[in-house]
Amino acid sequence: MRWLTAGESHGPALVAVLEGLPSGVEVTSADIQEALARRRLGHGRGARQKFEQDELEIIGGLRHGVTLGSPFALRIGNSEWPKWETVMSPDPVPAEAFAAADDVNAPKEIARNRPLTRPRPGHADLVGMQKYGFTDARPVLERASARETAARVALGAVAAAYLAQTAGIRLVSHTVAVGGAGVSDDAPLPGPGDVAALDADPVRASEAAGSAAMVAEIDAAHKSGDTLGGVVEVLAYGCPPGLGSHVHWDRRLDARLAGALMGIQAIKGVEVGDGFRTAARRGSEAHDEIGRDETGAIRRATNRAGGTEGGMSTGDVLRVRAAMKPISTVPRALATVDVVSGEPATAIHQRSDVCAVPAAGVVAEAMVALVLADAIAEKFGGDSVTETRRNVEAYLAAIPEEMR
Ligand SMILES: Cc1cc2nc3c(=O)[nH]c(=O)nc-3n(C[C@H](O)[C@H](O)[C@H](O)COP(=O)(O)O)c2cc1C
Ligand SMILES: C=C(O[C@@H]1CC(C(=O)O)=C[C@@H](OP(=O)(O)O)[C@H]1O)C(=O)O
Repeated sequence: MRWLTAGESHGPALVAVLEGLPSGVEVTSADIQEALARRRLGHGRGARQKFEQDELEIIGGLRHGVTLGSPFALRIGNSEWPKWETVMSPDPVPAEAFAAADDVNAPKEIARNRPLTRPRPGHADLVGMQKYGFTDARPVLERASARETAARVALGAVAAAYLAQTAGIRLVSHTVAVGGAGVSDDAPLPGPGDVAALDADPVRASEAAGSAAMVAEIDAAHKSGDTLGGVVEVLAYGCPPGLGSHVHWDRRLDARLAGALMGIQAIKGVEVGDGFRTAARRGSEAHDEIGRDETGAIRRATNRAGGTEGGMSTGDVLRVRAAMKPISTVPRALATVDVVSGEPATAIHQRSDVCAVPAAGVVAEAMVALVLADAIAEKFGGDSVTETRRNVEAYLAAIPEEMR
């Protein structure tokens, strides 16, 4: 499977294409809209989430709620586009539109046409200007913005439907920590039945006390003009053993998951299973011993590895975490330099999220869905859901019963 996204944050729309889906996946616009709505959740998000709408249109690959086997293509229109038609116009615009923006008293709609010459620390602005040859950060920040994650979440919803219908895989994402607050280490893992409750929680946490502490942390950061990052976890239930492979580095499932999670804006660390915590343990406390359960089946007694060994899914719950840095646009503006005047300056701040960790969990879930969908398609093939499902069942049936 292959997927691509395009579109700028304040452009007319985002577009996304997913190629390699079989026919027969049942999915509707409503399923994708629901996923897009989940990405807007979370205490601490900024004003833009309230006034901007994700206008979904499915362009190809789906007929009467069932995929056709052709590339799945969609468009997410930006309801705010009329305000940005000049500054983001694909075609040249008259020079007067920009000259009027030089007036320090220009109204907001005209002022937004000004070049952005003060790169914001923690964003792609400065290095993007150096690399692509701009003295205006606009062409860089428009694509670097995490607005693009809407396109990935939309494709992730299609991938999740494919996973559920071919292999019975179910995904869950939740927030583990925001700043210094979080759920307790021994909190039980949320399951597929907990998704509605997680989405109803202000930070998408599984534990009331941890949730309240994270909300308080966000409120305190907001009050002091600051921002926060945190940690999210994605769980996949029902993975068959053997997705990915030990035979080559780029076929390892853990490597593919890590790359996909690190590809989310602001993600700076990834853990598979107990990850960094395992590094501090002795081997006798780090690995998952193998024995027989009460039915005689061969099982691991624990799941510290997080559902992969040797770069392959083990059949246990897949568990990955991603660490997000604090939002880069800090209201208590950070120092920068105006690249045109050469003078010290403070970075522009109009508005921004205080914390987008709960939303990042939904994005991480979409990326895990896409990686697993690719791994299922690679292992089981199939041009229709029926064929893929038959291949999954035949593979599982061929594993000796006690090892299944
Ligand atoms: C869901 C989500 C929402 C985000 N919202 C904002 C935001 O409102 N303001 C901001 O400055 N950064 C926001 N970011 C983070 C920036 O896009 C990111 O820090 C920036 O691209 C630089 O990070 P990088 O060095 O990892 O690319 C958000 C990230 C995600 C995943
Ligand atoms: C629009 C979205 O997120 C945006 C991601 C983002 C950034 O810098 O990454 C900055 C903010 O946009 P702006 O700078 O225009 O206020 C967020 O609102 C979205 O997630 O839909």
